[in-house]
Amino acid sequence: MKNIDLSVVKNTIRVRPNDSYKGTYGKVGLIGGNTNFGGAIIMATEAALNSGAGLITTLTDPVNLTSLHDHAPEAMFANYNDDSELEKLIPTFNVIVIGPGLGTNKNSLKIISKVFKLVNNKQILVIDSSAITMINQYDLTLPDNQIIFTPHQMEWQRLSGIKISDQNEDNNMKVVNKLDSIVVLKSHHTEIYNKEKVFKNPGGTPAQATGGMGDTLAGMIGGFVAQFSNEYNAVLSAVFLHSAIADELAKNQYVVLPTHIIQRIPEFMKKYEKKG
Ligand SMILES: NC(=O)C1=CN([C@@H]2O[C@H](COP(=O)(O)OP(=O)(O)OC[C@H]3O[C@@H](n4cnc5c(N)ncnc54)[C@H](OP(=O)(O)O)[C@@H]3O)[C@@H](O)[C@H]2O)[C@@H](O)CC1
Ligand SMILES: Nc1ncnc2c1ncn2[C@@H]1O[C@H](COP(=O)(O)OP(=O)(O)O)[C@@H](O)[C@H]1O
Ligand SMILES: [Mg+2]
Repeated sequence: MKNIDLSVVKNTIRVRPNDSYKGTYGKVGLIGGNTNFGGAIIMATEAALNSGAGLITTLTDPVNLTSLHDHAPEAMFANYNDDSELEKLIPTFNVIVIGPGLGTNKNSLKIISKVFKLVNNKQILVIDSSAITMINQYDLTLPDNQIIFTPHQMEWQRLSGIKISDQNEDNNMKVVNKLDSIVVLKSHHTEIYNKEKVFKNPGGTPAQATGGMGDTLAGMIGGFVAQFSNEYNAVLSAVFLHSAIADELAKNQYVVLPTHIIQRIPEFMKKYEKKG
């Protein structure tokens, strides 16, 4: 398995054309954050914003509104319990990130089922955390979209049926082929699969082992695929930068929090943008 090549990252993050505006950089909807896990969708939102997505709407429980706007006034808000809001907004997004902090109860099921009904096949779906768990738990039918799954090892066990101890390249690839999707299998050295290939992330540090780290990655992936045209390379670049920032911070910090990473995304994107 090859490591992510830095040249892919440098060729993916392009210099922004002068003649552009917010619409050029994608409309992203992020769905999650129940009454217990508001932080997850707020971190995902901030990560997508700092990755450069042009317009962001966060669909979450209303209890999170004040905190969301305190952290990310750039993001718009919608109540994910309001069906008419979902019907109006879901078709307007280029990219939908669903799962961070969504939970797995009956209300979470109602929301994910509604979203899966409303999406159209031009939209890219990033499916993370609780949303992955619910696909297995409630035997949900996946919509016919370009899907990027971002499971940790237990979520991958739930989705793929492969026990953590049996998760190797051959076994994983068989399921990726059936899913016909991109799978970001998160671990110390995260692996990124599609039907044709798999790359390993060379970076990453145990200083990153804090709740919310994956929620942040899901938001970054949403922001990157909204802007950069080759989805697989955009995912590789987001995964690479997420841990490159952590590795840099870990030189001087015992722990690296998701919010620390989020603040450094624009600076690192500038460092790796395509020159010339
Ligand atoms: N601030 C917030 O709002 C936050 C909100 N969050 C939200 O919480 C929701 C639930 O997500 P979740 O990941 O915490 O729970 P779940 O899916 O049950 O997985 C945990 C189980 O799997 C096992 N396990 C085995 N291997 C593992 C591995 N490599 N990585 C991880 N786990 C591994 C593990 O074993 P254990 O550690 O107990 O031995 C345990 O039994 C989701 O919506 C998420 O977005 C969180 O992001 C935190 C911050
Ligand atoms: N020891 C480690 N080395 C490198 N990366 C790690 C380590 N522990 C956790 N991470 C990273 O942190 C993230 C954890 O994701 P996840 O379990 O979904 O977190 P959460 O759901 O709490 O946001 C992944 O990106 C993973 O690669
Ligand atoms: Mg997670």
